[in-house]
Amino acid sequence: MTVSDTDPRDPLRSGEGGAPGPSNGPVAGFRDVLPLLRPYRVPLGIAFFLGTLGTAAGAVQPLVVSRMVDTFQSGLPLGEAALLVVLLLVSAVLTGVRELVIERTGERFAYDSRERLVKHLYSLPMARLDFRDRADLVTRVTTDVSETRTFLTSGLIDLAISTITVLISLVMMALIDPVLLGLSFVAVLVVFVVVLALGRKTRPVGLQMQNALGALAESVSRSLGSMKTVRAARAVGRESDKAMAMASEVRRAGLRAAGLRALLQTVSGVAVQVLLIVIVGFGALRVASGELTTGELSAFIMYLMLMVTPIAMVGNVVASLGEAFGALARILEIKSEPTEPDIQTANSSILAGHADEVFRFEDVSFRYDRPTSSVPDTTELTLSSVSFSVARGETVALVGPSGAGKSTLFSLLERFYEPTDGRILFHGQDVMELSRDKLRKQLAYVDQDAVVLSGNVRENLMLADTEATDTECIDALRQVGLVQDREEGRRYLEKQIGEMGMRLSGGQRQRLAIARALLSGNPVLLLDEATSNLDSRNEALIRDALDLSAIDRTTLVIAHRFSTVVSADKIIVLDMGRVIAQGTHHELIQSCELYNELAKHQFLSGHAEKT
Ligand SMILES: Nc1ncnc2c1ncn2[C@@H]1O[C@H](COP(=O)(O)OP(=O)(O)OP(=O)(O)O)[C@@H](O)[C@H]1O
Repeated sequence: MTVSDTDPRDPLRSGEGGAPGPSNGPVAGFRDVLPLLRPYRVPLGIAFFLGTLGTAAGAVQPLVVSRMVDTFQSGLPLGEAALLVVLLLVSAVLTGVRELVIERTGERFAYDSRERLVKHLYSLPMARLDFRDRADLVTRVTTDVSETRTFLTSGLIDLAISTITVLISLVMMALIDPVLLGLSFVAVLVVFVVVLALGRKTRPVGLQMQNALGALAESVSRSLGSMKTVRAARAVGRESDKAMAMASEVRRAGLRAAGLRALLQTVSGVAVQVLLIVIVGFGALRVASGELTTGELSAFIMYLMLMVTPIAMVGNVVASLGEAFGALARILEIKSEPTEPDIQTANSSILAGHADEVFRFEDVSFRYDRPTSSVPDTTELTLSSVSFSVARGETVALVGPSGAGKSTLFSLLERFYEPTDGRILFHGQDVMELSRDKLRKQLAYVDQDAVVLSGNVRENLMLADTEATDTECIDALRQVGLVQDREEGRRYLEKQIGEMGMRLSGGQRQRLAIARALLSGNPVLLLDEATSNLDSRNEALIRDALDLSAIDRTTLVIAHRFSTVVSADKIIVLDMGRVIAQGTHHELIQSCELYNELAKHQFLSGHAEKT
């Protein structure tokens, strides 16, 4: 089981699996917030406590000022002035420490959220990732977490402290003049109700905004990822228009959010001003009639002012609620997707019992299901009742027309997907009962696209074996003909290869991917058209390297080169997801019409004619 699957401490864990909601799905709310904040309750509690102390220190200040005003006639109020300075200093220090605690907690929250989200994303089943856009997922890990962090830490504490400040001010004002307070209370209540009502409207707009941002990232990354194709197809204008359409969507949602925010801030600002004017006017009347002293009115007004900032703050926090809850909903949506279940049981070790048979496919059928669908999928099977076996040390070639299901077979071997029916045995054990990690430790896989990662050559090689020394890396590079000697090898290891290996030729990328597989030393090699871009000299070199590298090595190769196919111990012919024949080249030439056709047209025809 993966960490995020089971970890009860995971605050972003929501629900137990189930289908993911659509990205415009339910908006998150306060009910989702408490479990998220539970792990940070101590520092947040401290921040709240410090904030309350700071508020209390601030709340005493109007009383001191009131005494100063009323005792001015009888002499200089030096004692009160000194007390005021001390109170100012105390509130300043408390505010500073509180901010530090909040910000540090915020960073911890963001880090923890990202860690859990990244782990969760990395363990989602391939079938689910196939339906997700990568750039949108990246936005969830970056921008959405930042939005959530700001609101859930500083925003909420500010909200709580603002409420306390308002309450303390109200109490102090009640002590000074309950009549004036009654008036203030009604006015403040009206402001709160209006602000909260407007705030609710911002939530769906916030979700729209975050989704539009995700779609924009998706569109830009799509074009940047295939810029050569886009330019060659003279589609730069169209692609940038598409990106700009997404940017307009962001702008539309942003404008709607801005409108609501402006309305909120205006309403709260105007309400506060009206409140002040009414209270000052009414208070002046009460001083004139002798029911209040000037000092008391000063204190009352100061308490009112003390309330103004928090009320405005509440307006701001409520205005940012929409975006924060929108971002949170997008994070929770991913977290609600079940991760790839894995097995860590005692019997998950690879048994060496069936020494001679490495793989056996028993009536394996497979369909690429739509992951969110709850109704049975009616799409065609990609593989149907596939059965074959591979013995230790054998080289088995998979051949067949494009789309026959050859790469899909490799994906099942790697357990990227699970068979819909039938079993795949590895050394006699059902792969479903093996830990993916242990199974993959036995396999060295070279993808059809010879995937290499941005970074340098060394990083790419060490992806397979983190302990590999430079000498081992250089040996692997020499085996595939990428370098001739150690000196060149040392320089080559530092070479930056660009995103997706853009700074390498197609053949160099393939050789690097094969070098990585060789370096891993894993006993079963899965090569998916891994030498298609190589010239015949380099292809022969790689064939020798593969032959030499391990006598016991079992190789499954999806091949279209005649030389690779003809020398295989066994050839499996696939057509439309079915195994239609298997045998050696000479057997198949006699017995399989499709194989004959492939040999004529698909394999290198020059060689084919020599047979
Ligand atoms: N991730 C996927 N999701 C849905 N369908 C897929 C996915 N990958 C492949 N397919 C479909 O499965 C079928 C078999 O694809 P596969 O890549 O296994 O064929 P192949 O024999 O390796 O073809 P080629 O020689 O062209 O690489 C194709 O119809 C393809 O469209």
